[in-house]
Amino acid sequence: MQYKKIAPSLLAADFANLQRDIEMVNASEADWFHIDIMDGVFVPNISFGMPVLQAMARHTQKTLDVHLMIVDPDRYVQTFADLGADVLTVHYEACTHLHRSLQAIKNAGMKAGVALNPHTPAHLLEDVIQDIDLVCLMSVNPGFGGQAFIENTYDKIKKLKTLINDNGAQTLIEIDGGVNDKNAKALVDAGADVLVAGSFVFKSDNPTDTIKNLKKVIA
Ligand SMILES: O=C(CO)[C@@H](O)[C@H](O)COP(=O)(O)O
Repeated sequence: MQYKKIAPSLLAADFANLQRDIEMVNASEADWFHIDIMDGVFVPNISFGMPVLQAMARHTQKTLDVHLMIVDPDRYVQTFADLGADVLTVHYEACTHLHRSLQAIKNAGMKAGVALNPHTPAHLLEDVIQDIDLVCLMSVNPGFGGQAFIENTYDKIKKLKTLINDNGAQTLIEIDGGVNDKNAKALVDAGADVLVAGSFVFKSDNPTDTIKNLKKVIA
């Protein structure tokens, strides 16, 4: 069985205490760092950009899982490779030539991810699933942390898992949005491999323990 991962989302960190929060994640049982880059166009919010990623990448050895919520992401593939991204995820809805984008990400030495908005069906990835290392299923509408989990995500995970298995692919399934200790186990039971958790981790009284508990719940 594949090892299940927790990826705290930097979006929910305290930006006035960013180093503290990064070091908390470094010392925790978290597996990956999830980094949301928003451009105010693809989503109605602007998060942070290259200088912040450059600074934080120097302070962690965790896998950097970078989620681009931006239009025309091809423009920045090499930039994010140079900044140290390990996984680079682009949105299906933001790509004109998805196969070309995936090739560019891999040629730049990163794992290639594709994110699907809640309204985008998983079957649209059928012809490229072999080329995708990770599919990020948005379980909220992208752009903001702290939103309620969309319940039909379980059904979507199962459909995506079937698509992956039917094509003999090794693609990981990541769930992003509204993840907490109540839905984490059901998500991995449905087939999820990586759970992104923002508010539930960083807004808790003890984020280190919250990560530890999430890991225990999905073990
Ligand atoms: O991509 C996004 C939001 O667009 C996420 O990564 C959020 O950061 C998850 O936050 P929570 O729903 O866990 O607060």
